[in-house]
Amino acid sequence: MSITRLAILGATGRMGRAVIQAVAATPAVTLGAALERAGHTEMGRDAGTLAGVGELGVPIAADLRAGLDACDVLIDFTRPEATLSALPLCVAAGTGMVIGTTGFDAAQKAQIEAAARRIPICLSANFSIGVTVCLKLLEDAARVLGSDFDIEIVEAHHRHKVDAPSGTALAMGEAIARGAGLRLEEAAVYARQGHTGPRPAGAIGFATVRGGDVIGDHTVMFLGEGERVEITHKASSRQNFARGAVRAAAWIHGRAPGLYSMRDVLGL
Ligand SMILES: NC(=O)C1=CN([C@@H]2O[C@H](COP(=O)(O)OP(=O)(O)OC[C@H]3O[C@@H](n4cnc5c(N)ncnc54)[C@H](OP(=O)(O)O)[C@@H]3O)[C@@H](O)[C@H]2O)C=CC1
Ligand SMILES: O=C(O)C1=N[C@H](C(=O)O)C[C@H](O)C1
Repeated sequence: MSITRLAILGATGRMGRAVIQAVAATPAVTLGAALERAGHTEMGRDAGTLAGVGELGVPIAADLRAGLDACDVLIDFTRPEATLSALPLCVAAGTGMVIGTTGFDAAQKAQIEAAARRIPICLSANFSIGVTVCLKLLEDAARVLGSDFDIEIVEAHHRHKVDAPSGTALAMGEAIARGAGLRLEEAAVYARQGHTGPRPAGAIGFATVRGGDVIGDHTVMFLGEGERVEITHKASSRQNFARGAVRAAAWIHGRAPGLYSMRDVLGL
């Protein structure tokens, strides 16, 4: 069994720490580097100690180029600007990426797609197995129910989350649009206020809740005449996302350049 050496960008964040814990619990991978931006308050501290899994001998560092030399795959859970500045360095080093960051706009996604022509990149707004299965279920449900049922997506997250709707809600919207034969750009309704008029046919509505320590809840409602189907996923631990990201990293190690998703990793 070959060992995959991982670097984590955003190592001290909520997901960075969860990924370090998942790495420590996974025999097939090892931590090569733990990265943060220069001047970070935790610079130099041991990444394992910081994540509560005991000393790993990997200090929090700022030199991404040196970090890439010490790893096979970079796992990124940061913000879009940080992901985009890591892209050219990963391309230059020929290092694959697992991107969990959300909140990219269309131009930023195009930059990721361009980099994926040179290196393997696994991009997923949600690395949990449960959500990945839900995406498949939603696409299938929308194919059958899409024209007769109104579709609404409701998501809730903790008070620290900075992007809305969540990347997962948008991925669910994309899966539903694909299944229903719609274009999300045309069907999405992101806000309602005042005299909205009746609901347009074929709309996909989004609603966002922010507060407390909610890790990530998503419900899709298919609302018909006299019946309603709801598909819900609730995360109760960030380990689901972290284990999935580590699994994706081991999966893309040595793979051909391309843009992959967690659905590819799970063969869905
Ligand atoms: N795909 C998935 O399964 C999941 C995706 N996410 C996504 O992952 C991302 C991170 O979430 P979370 O861990 O909760 O966020 P945190 O805010 O806890 O962590 C973000 C980390 O990224 C660093 N960072 C932020 N901006 C920059 C920058 N410009 N350059 C370098 N480093 C930067 C932060 O450092 P600093 O402290 O200096 O700001 C911090 O260490 C979000 O986009 C979130 O939506 C979250 C959970 C699951
Ligand atoms: O910011 C978070 O916390 C999460 N973000 C991801 C998203 O935007 O979908 C995934 C998960 O729901 C947690």
